[in-house]
Amino acid sequence: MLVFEDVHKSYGKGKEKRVEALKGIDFMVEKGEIFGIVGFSGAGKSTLIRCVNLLERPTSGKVLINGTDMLSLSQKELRQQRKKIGMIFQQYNLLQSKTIFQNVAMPLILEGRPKQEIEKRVNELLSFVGLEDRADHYPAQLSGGQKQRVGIARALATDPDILLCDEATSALDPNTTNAVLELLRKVRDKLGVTILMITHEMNVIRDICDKVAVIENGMIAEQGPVIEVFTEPVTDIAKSFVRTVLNDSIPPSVQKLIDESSQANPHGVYRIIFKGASTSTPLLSDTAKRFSIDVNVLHGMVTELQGIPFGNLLVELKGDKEEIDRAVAFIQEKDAIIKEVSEDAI
Ligand SMILES: Nc1ncnc2c1ncn2[C@@H]1O[C@H](COP(=O)(O)OP(=O)(O)OP(=O)(O)O)[C@@H](O)[C@H]1O
Repeated sequence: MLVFEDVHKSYGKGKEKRVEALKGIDFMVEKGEIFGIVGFSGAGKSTLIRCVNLLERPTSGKVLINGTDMLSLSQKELRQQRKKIGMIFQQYNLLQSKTIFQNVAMPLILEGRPKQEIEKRVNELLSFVGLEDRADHYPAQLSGGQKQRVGIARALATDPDILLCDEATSALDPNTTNAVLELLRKVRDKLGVTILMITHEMNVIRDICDKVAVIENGMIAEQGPVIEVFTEPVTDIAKSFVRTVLNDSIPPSVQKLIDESSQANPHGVYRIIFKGASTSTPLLSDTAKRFSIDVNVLHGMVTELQGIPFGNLLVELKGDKEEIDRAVAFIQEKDAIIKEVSEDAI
């Protein structure tokens, strides 16, 4: 388990030079969880992830790993702890003059492990990441996705409890990103490794993370299970990140209808957000049958988040105001979110 308690980090000294990169960060990552931290450039993501293994030392606060306070460790103890924390990077950080085998073997060589043990372990790792046939190649002979696989194999060499991913897929195309995310999921599922990732890409959060924290200006603006933050983002920054992947903008044709219907009937157009069980029930047809209203689906999509069905629909409800109000209450009872559409409906 990884815990940050009120972590601050400042760079530079003196009023003018001092930059407060982290301003009191609190979060907890449970064992076996994939936790994502998303934020724009300069928000403090790199600083935060580097504070986990003390590549950056927090100015104050606590970093606890399985109950151990990282800031209280001696240099020797810290070296031991760091073996339990693997890290992968956006630019892979492979040694260009070494083969793939030698790159993956490096952490074990530095630990002075016996040659035979290293050979066995590296072959296992290369097979785990699907690169057993590339052992004798050099990094320059591999694609970006393959290089990141090597990075993952190397990070796993010392059998870590935690894997830190620093923008691990930001340099990759969408297909390669998916393959690398799939591999990271396998690292969690098969090896039980806890994963902390920082990214500026909300699709990465959607596709792989269990929980997310949105960081802005050195502070966590919002955090929670991915399904909750995606379905009910509270802060403007979380809303803007969610919008980058769940396009809930209203198409012009529907906007025209909203404008027209809001003059004639102020209770006309609604956004319904379904999640979990409410998607599997025929909620809209039930509503139309129970109440004397017409339900007209205008726009939307149904997808899956973390294996949980999720829908975001714009619907027009036509009928008496009282009947519409009752239908809205009925939909709310069914564990769906329904809001009248204004400019900002999510
Ligand atoms: N070594 C440093 N010395 C001084 N200021 C720094 C240092 N590293 C980061 N900063 C500052 O701290 C703030 C947070 O930077 P950080 O790199 O952690 O953000 P980030 O979210 O990772 O951004 P990016 O995605 O662009 O890397 C920024 O204002 C940055 O300029």
